[in-house]
Amino acid sequence: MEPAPPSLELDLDNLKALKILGKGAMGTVFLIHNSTATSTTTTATTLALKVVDKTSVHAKLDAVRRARWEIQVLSSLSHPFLPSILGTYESPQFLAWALPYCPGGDLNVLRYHQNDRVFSPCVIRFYIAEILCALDHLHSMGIAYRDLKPENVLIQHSGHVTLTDFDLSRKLNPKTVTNNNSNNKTVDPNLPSHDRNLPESSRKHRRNFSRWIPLSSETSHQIQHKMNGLNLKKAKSARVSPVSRRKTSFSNGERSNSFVGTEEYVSPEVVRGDGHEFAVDWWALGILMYEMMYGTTPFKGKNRKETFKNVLTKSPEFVGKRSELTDLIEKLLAKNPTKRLGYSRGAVEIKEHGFFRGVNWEMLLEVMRPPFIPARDDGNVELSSEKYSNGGVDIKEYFQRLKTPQSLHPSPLMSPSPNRFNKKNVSLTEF
Ligand SMILES: Nc1ncnc2c1ncn2[C@@H]1O[C@H](COP(=O)(O)OP(=O)(O)OP(=O)(O)O)[C@@H](O)[C@H]1O
Repeated sequence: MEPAPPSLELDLDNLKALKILGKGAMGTVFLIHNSTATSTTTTATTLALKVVDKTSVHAKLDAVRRARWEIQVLSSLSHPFLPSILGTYESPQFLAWALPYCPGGDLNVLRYHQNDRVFSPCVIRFYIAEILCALDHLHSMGIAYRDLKPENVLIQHSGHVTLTDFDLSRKLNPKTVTNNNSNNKTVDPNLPSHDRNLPESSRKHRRNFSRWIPLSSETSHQIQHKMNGLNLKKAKSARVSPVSRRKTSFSNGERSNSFVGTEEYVSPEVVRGDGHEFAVDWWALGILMYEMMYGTTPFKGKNRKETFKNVLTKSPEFVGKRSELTDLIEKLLAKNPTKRLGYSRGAVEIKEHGFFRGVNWEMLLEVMRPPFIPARDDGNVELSSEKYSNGGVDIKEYFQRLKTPQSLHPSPLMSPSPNRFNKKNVSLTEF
């Protein structure tokens, strides 16, 4: 990956946060007002600034490594449905990077604004077509996203989507890139000799994903115990509980074992520890479509163990008339990744499905009109409000406060979710 140099000069001493956009396990995302002055003009832009405090307890676990990886991935992206990094900042205490601000919130928030909290098939087609293109682009770069869920799909000013949160993404070894033709498979000469004679699937298993959760032999208590010891990503919403396990041993500078994802979105092969490829993203796409259609994910159980059991054994239930939409979801939720739509030929195979009939893939941006457009003046309203007339709050002070006991109290920066959408575009229900 060739990182493109970010152009924006960031200096945390001179930046004021208008509010917190979100908090994750790794860092805090602030809304920033940035002005750049030339001799004749001053241009003001709103940015999302993700800041990781390298000295915090969380950061010490794994966050700095993840943050650097995220910056590396972001720096290599250039696609209308993926974010471009605008600038980075590093000091002994902080690592920060700026992205274009997405005023429309995420797909989960948007779904909660809908009547019945579900999207119509047309709206699903619009968003999934864009997400599919974004995933296609990532896969073409050899990157598996591995964290697709509504909370990570943000709505840009224009109403088009952008994916966020790349810290769980992973560069796949090209030979693990989907390739059905076993004759074409190459054997890595760097592999230990005992692995060279194994079938490809077993080698991947041994190298990357040793079995982690044998559901049949473990109690949920044992599983929970293991989870507690892992570097869990903190929940962003009630449902968001990504699981991340990376072995502490390294081989060739790479971590050699991983179990990642959000439990309701985790694919059977990841639960089994069988090794996984890009098809995990197609599985997650199927879960996302199901949730957009029914307002719930298909395999959610009473607890993590039951969810994983459902992922492995249960067929998704489709209420109502079957359609191209349900057919596509079913094909994406094939338990066997090699039978899953998208496994053999990637995104092309999915684009060819009847659900997308009539979609002009080359002209997606021009032809398809976004169903919901965030209110145009969202950022300006925030900027001009009295609360921020003193220029916002100091980010460094914010992190300092986090380290003191009163940080348990809600931050003054944490404002309730705004009504992000024009009334004419969205039917507003309380959420
Ligand atoms: N460009 C953006 N525009 C608007 N809001 C954003 C933007 N980027 C992130 N956010 C908000 O900040 C939240 C946290 O961002 P992000 O998921 O990147 O952080 P994280 O620390 O990696 O979280 P996680 O624990 O899931 O890894 C997002 O859910 C979203 O609400």
